[in-house]
Parts: sequence; C-alpha cells; structure tokens
Amino acid sequence: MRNKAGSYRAWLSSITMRLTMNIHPASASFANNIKQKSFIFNIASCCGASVHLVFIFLFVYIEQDFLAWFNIASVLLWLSTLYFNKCQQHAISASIMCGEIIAHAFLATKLLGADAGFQYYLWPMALLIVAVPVLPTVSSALLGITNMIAFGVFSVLFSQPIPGLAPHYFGLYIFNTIFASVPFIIIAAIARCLFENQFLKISQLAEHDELTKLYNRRFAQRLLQYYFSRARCGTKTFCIALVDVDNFKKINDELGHDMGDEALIKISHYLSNSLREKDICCRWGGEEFLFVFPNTQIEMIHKRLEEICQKMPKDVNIDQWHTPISCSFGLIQVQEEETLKEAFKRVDCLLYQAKNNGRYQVASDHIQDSTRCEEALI
Ligand SMILES: Nc1nc2c(ncn2[C@@H]2O[C@H](COP(=O)(O)OP(=O)(O)OP(=O)(O)O)[C@@H](O)[C@H]2O)c(=O)[nH]1
Repeated sequence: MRNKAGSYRAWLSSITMRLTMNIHPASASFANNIKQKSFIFNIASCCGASVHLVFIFLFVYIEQDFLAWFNIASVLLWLSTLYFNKCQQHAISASIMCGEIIAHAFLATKLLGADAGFQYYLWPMALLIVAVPVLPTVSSALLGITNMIAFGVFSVLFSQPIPGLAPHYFGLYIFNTIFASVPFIIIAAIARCLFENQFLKISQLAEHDELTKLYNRRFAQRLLQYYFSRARCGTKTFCIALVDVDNFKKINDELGHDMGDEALIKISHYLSNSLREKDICCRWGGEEFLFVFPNTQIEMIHKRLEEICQKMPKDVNIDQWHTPISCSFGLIQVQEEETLKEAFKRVDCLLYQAKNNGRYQVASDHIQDSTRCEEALI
C-alpha cells in the first residue's frame, strides 16, 4: 500500500516537474529556441497590429466609435509586443496579446453580439499560447483553457443579435472567421515545421559522431538489429566488417591528440567515400569503424575491401606523418539464425587475426575459417 502511494507520488512529481519545466539558458538549443520564438511572435505581433488597424476602419464604418477608439489602443498594444519580442521577453508579449484578445472579444461580442464572430480570435490565441513554449506548460495550458472558456461564455452570454446590426452580420462573420482561421492555420503550420526541424536536428545529433560526422555506435546498433531481424526471415543476406586503424597510438604519441583527431577525420572520409551509396560506414568507437553491406555476397565485398585496404596508404596523407597509414579489416557474411553477439565474436576474431598476421590486410570468413581464428584468440 505504502509502495503504491510512494510510486504515485514519484509519478506525480515527475509529471509536475515536466509540466513546469523551462528551457535552461545553458541548454545547447537555447539560442535556437529564442530565434524561433522571436520569429513566431514577430509574425503574431505584426498580424495582430494589422488586423486591429483594419478593425478601426471597420468599426468607424459600422458606427461603433467606442470600439474604434479601443482598437487604436489595441494597435499600440500589439506594436508594443514587438519591443518585448526584441528584448526576448516573450512571456510578457504573450500575456499582453492574450489579455488584449480576451478584452477585445468580450467588448466586441457584448456590443455587437456573438453573431458578428469576434470571439473566434480566441482560438488562434489559445493555439499560440499553448504551442509556442514561452510560458511554463501549466500556465500556458491554463491560459489556453481560459481562452476556450471565454469563447464558450461569450458565445452563450451574447447570443442575442443586436437589432440595428442585422445588415452587417453576414459581412462581419465572414471577415472574422477568415481573419481568425488564417492565423490559426499559420501558427499550426509554423509550429509543425519547427517541431520537425528540431526533431531532425536532435536525431542528427543522437545518431552521428561529433568528430567524424559518421553514424555513431548507437545508430550502428539499431541498424544491426534491423538487418539481423531481416536476415532471420531468411531472405536478405548481409555482410559486416570491423575496421581498425593500424598503430594509431603512434600518431597520437608523436603528433599529439589534435593531429590524431585530424588523422581520424581524414581516415573516416577515405573509408566512407570508398563505399557504395547503399553501404553504411559507422564509427564504432576510438579508431575502430564498422561497415554494413546490405543484400551483398561476401566474395564481392572481400575484393572491394582488399582494394580499399591496398589504396589507403597512398590516398590518406597526414601532415608531418611520413609512415604509411593503413587499416586492418575483419569481414563476415552474417548467417541465418546467427545472433548479433555470435556474429560480432566472429568478426572481432577475424580482425584480431588480421592484426596478428601483420596488419594492413583483410581477414574474411570467405577465405579463412573461423575455427582457426578462434584458436588464434586462445
Ligand atoms: N586523437 C584521438 N585518438 C583516439 C581517439 N579514440 C581513440 N584514440 C586513440 O587510439 C589509440 C588506440 O591505440 P591501440 O588500441 O593501442 O591501437 P593501435 O595503436 O592502433 O594499434 P593496433 O590497433 O594494434 O594496430 C589510443 O592511443 C587512443 O587514445 C580519438 O577520438 N581521437
């Protein structure tokens, strides 16, 4: 019972933490976020100020002087939000916009009736406040709900048409529904684009190695799981190769770690550029790389790797380093029913054998047999 209450409290506190969480200024995405918020809010400020400017003429035309004067103040308020956007005070901007929209919807529906449709502006405002993270999640959700409650209340409270306005209702309704729905769609589309963009950037960061820009080990593991599950169905054969730079420690020791990094970048470029488009090159860790060759037979890949291996000392040149740069390769064709662990044991074993036999060569189960290789490990 106590355990249940404890886990409930932990769940509640984790939810509360998430809901009230703000982006920390030290976060890498902070600068990017600020730019995107400013972009959306500047669009909102400009749209808001322009629509309210049009309202002034509209209210003069239908002889609603009080609303026309009110809208002069509204235009100034919306323009003032541009200043707050510039100062990165988006929460203040959002509060001003929200307050103005609620007050405007209240006055316009009270004086002109809900049939004029001025309450529809509460919808895009609710979307803006909830979709763009300028306020903590709880506060923005509460403001969004407030907008929706206001929409319902105004629609019901002021549902009686105002007798003198009957000829204007159709025009006002069309005008308001268009001018309220266009920002709604624009905000939703921008939020979607930004979300997709961020997601892409985060995936790039999560799947790529910082130094070489190749796919990293996390990605490689997911990729292998995918190919192993396909291979288990018996239709698709694939090969994997483990590649290790020979005597890399010497480069680090003699030229320093920074030059070692430079060398790793050049080696990774050479290796990845030597593969076909459908093959995948990942940095497995340190000076080790993993190749995945989908839907391929080992005979062909073996020849290809021999070529890559042979050409490497000529094609990879590092300043101040006159010893030829080379790699050793272990290559296997993954067998049906073989597990990832078993396949890695085999390929690792072949790489070990290539190293043991003098480096700068390809050891493959197409030529070597893996029993001999396992013996070499003992
Ligand atoms: N500069 C740099 N060095 C790295 C990086 N990752 C691993 N290393 C270095 O790579 C070297 C690997 O050394 P070893 O495992 O002894 O292998 P090796 O010298 O290449 O010798 P063999 O593999 O036996 O041919 C170590 O000196 C690591 O510090 C990196 O990201 N940058």
